[in-house]
Amino acid sequence: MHGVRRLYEQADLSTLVALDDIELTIEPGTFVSIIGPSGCGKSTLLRLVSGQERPDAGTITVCGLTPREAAEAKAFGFVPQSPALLPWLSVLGNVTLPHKVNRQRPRDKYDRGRPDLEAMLREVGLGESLHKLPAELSGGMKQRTAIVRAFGLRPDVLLLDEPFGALDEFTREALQEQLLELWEQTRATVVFVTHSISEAVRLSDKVVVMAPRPGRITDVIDIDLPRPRHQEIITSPEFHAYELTLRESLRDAFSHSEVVR
Ligand SMILES: Nc1ncnc2c1ncn2[C@@H]1O[C@H](COP(=O)(O)OP(=O)(O)OP(=O)(O)O)[C@@H](O)[C@H]1O
Repeated sequence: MHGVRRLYEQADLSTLVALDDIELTIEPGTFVSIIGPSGCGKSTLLRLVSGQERPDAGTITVCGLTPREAAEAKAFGFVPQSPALLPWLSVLGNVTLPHKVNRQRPRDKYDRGRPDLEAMLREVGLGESLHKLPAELSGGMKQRTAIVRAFGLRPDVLLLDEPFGALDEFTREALQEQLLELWEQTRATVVFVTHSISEAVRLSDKVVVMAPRPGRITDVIDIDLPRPRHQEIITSPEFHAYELTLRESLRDAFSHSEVVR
């Protein structure tokens, strides 16, 4: 992303600078988290990257394509905060549906062999629940289903907008572990929005810190911890040091935010 700016007109006809002068390069196959106060433009950034919205200035390139071209080429997977599962389909039905739809597209990359979706569901602990309907699942189980559905499509870029925000701490930690295992198998490029400092440190190669009004990047922190990162890592001194660094950076992001209209 180069010099990216996004403006929104507000109800009182003033202009809100949702994103200003965003410079960001994400290396293919890396895991990047975005963290910052509410309203700093995290979701807006995801919408621009995925081509759902266009920037008012600047350029965005995804795997050498414009975001719209990348979306056309089905480069993206998306996991929202609350998983949008079809209520009349089972866990397995929800995960396999996109593949059935994509069978209509002969030149589609998904025709080059389908991943073993049942095995992926078993891997994240849904082996007993393959035929359950979404209404019969806990929040964590729904989110596991949504994550397998997204990874199963083998996206080049997986965008996750605070997917674990509504979950309790222990479920969250279990899902972080499963997300990392799936990611290490597929090595998609991941952009992960979170409000959690420890989650950002545990998961990421790089954490992008943002501040609001105007929405902007205030810091980029490389997390140089060994992988695989199992649960025990969160008690290590190195992990705590990164948490402290990120906390300080976020404190700055909050204190420097200003109202610009
Ligand atoms: N369609 C829109 N029209 C007008 N304003 C918008 C629109 N979408 C977002 N905004 C504003 O742009 C700013 C950035 O919003 P965005 O949702 O990207 O922030 P965020 O960092 O994802 O917030 P949160 O952490 O609360 O989800 C906010 O002030 C929001 O009110």
